[in-house]
Amino acid sequence: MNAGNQGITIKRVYARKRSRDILRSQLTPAKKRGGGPRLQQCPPARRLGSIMADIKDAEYCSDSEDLFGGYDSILEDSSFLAKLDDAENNERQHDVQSASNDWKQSCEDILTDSILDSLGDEPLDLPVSQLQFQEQVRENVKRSRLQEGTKTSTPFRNPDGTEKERNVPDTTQRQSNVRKSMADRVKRTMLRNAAAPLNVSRAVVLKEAVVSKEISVAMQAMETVCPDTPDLGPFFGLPTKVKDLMCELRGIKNLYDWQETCLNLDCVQQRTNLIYSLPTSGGKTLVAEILILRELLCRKKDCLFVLPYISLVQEKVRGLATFGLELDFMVEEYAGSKGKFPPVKRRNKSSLYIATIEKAHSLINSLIETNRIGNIGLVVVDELHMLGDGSRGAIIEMTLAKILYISKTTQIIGMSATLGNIKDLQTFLKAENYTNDFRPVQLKEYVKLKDTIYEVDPREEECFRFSRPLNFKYSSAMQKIDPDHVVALVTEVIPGHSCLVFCPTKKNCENVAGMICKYLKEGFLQHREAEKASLLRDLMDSGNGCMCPVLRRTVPYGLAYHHSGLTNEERKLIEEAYSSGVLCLLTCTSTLAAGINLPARRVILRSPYVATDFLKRSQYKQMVGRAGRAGIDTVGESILILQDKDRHMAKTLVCAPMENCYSNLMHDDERASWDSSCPSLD
Ligand SMILES: Nc1ncnc2c1ncn2[C@@H]1O[C@H](COP(=O)(O)OP(=O)(O)OP(=O)(O)O)[C@@H](O)[C@H]1O
Repeated sequence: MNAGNQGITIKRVYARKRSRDILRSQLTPAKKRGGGPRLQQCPPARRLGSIMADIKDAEYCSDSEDLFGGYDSILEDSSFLAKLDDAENNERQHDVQSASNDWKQSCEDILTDSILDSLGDEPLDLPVSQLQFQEQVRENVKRSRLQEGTKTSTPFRNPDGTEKERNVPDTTQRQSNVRKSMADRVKRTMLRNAAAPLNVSRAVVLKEAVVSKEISVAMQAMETVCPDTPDLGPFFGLPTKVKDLMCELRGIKNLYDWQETCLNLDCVQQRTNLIYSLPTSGGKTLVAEILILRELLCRKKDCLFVLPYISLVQEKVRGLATFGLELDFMVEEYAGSKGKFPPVKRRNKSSLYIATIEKAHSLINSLIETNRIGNIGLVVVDELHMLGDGSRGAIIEMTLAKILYISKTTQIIGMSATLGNIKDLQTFLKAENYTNDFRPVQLKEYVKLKDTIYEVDPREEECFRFSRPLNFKYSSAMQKIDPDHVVALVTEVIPGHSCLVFCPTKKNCENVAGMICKYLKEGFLQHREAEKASLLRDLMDSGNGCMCPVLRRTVPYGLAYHHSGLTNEERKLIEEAYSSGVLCLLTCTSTLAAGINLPARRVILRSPYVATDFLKRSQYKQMVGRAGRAGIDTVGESILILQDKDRHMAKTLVCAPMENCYSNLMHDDERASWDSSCPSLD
């Protein structure tokens, strides 16, 4: 790393998000627009949390930064890490100096926390998903009471369990009483808590008793664990309810053989560190989730799950929220503006923090500062190969190094589909390794050169084996507009199957989507017409009556683009529509390559570039890995569109071994690895 003195700069991200009218651009949240605050303007004593919030802004990134390479140029700045340290030191000094001035505020803070603490797991601190669920439960209770004629009062439970009546304001009145005082909050919380038990049936109580019994058996088993008894309980040391939930919510009835083997490894049983590596879609996440649940439920420890992007964190929070509700642990989101430092102390529940790389670092810092790092029993890092990824990699490395150094009881698990030098990483993390080639759905890789499709075959001298000529009839005008035959390639699969087209830039995503629908037949308009109309209405609503003209044109044909210029709401609507088959094609940037579970029978790489940089092997693997997802597709194929000039480099891209990842912290030499010559953290 260069130890330059230059100020921290933010490489501005894709200044023109996309053409929208003025009203719309005013409505777009500031963080989604180009002109965010510059980090160099921060006062020196600014809190670390707010610095990390700025880093979060940089998570909305330009194409070249979407997934790979210099994702965040704040972090590319070589003096950034030193500045973080300075900021932390300054913050400590600032805290001391301002302690007396801030006593009043502090008292209020302490009061707030103490009130919340005394309430146990205060519902207002619950993640949104759980709040929504509770809101729904309360609504049901209220509705059933209204039906029973109790329209002006709400029954409460006395300590002896009998009900008493208490007048509460009606809904409209309550809405008009804006939530202002702490007293109101406490009252509301008590109202909710009082109402909640009414909804619990005897069957649910019994079920919960069975779960807690199973957990306590599993906990006992954990304590007496020995390598000869690898299976600790009904479901890898977890209650059968977890198995039922996996089946109910995910459709997973049995684990793959490799998953069982991995969960039964000695190092897993003995909670030492582990790196495991399998191809994309191999089912890695499920293993991590089982280990997380074991830590939360059986060891009653908190867990941290680190994922590279906000969208992935949100997807994971959604996916695990029901597990949290059913199994009684907290799922806490640390991404974008979400997340509290240090996290709220939970009296009776363990917490699963799901965090982006930057938020995970701040979280660990705050836990170290408050002497609570020992509460973290397990840290899981998805996409571990990102350790070698410039300054974001440096942040993962710092986070893990701190945990390794300070909390010997915290287990670290890293997973990746694209790790080259696993041995070096093992040295760094003092970890065991498990590797397997399993992929539940076969993936066939092709390249397209001129009008011929070749299959990728590393055994061939040229790496490519002739497969078939591409079938298309283009007019000369169309040939000019679509010289790479993207329309011909996508119409081989859509609308019956789904297709992802990775494009080098955001602008290109929008152009390609527009270009494809220009040449689609009218018949495409009729496919799931009503649902597409409803999607258009939802998109319009999400933009307060305004809508991106490109989406307006492409959605009726079942097409949309997907890049970081979309608002959260738009992204969610488009992802859902694509998952359910209402949309059959997404043109996207590399953001979509990192693990989001969207179906694609065919993945097309519009070119072997991200912006102007030639793809790395790991990038290529992540992109093509979106094709043929387990449980969604039965086969998958990828087609890389090549120009003659790129043919030679493409051979390395598709056939070479995976790149190594190197430390970004240890030496000035950029290619420093974690070999045995590295200083030990012991
Ligand atoms: N044992 C299983 N049986 C059936 N489906 C499974 C099983 N394990 C995982 N899956 C499903 O396979 C799909 C891919 O799994 P998962 O996301 O865990 O893979 P991954 O290896 O983490 O992929 P990536 O590296 O692309 O993120 C998911 O839909 C998941 O629900």
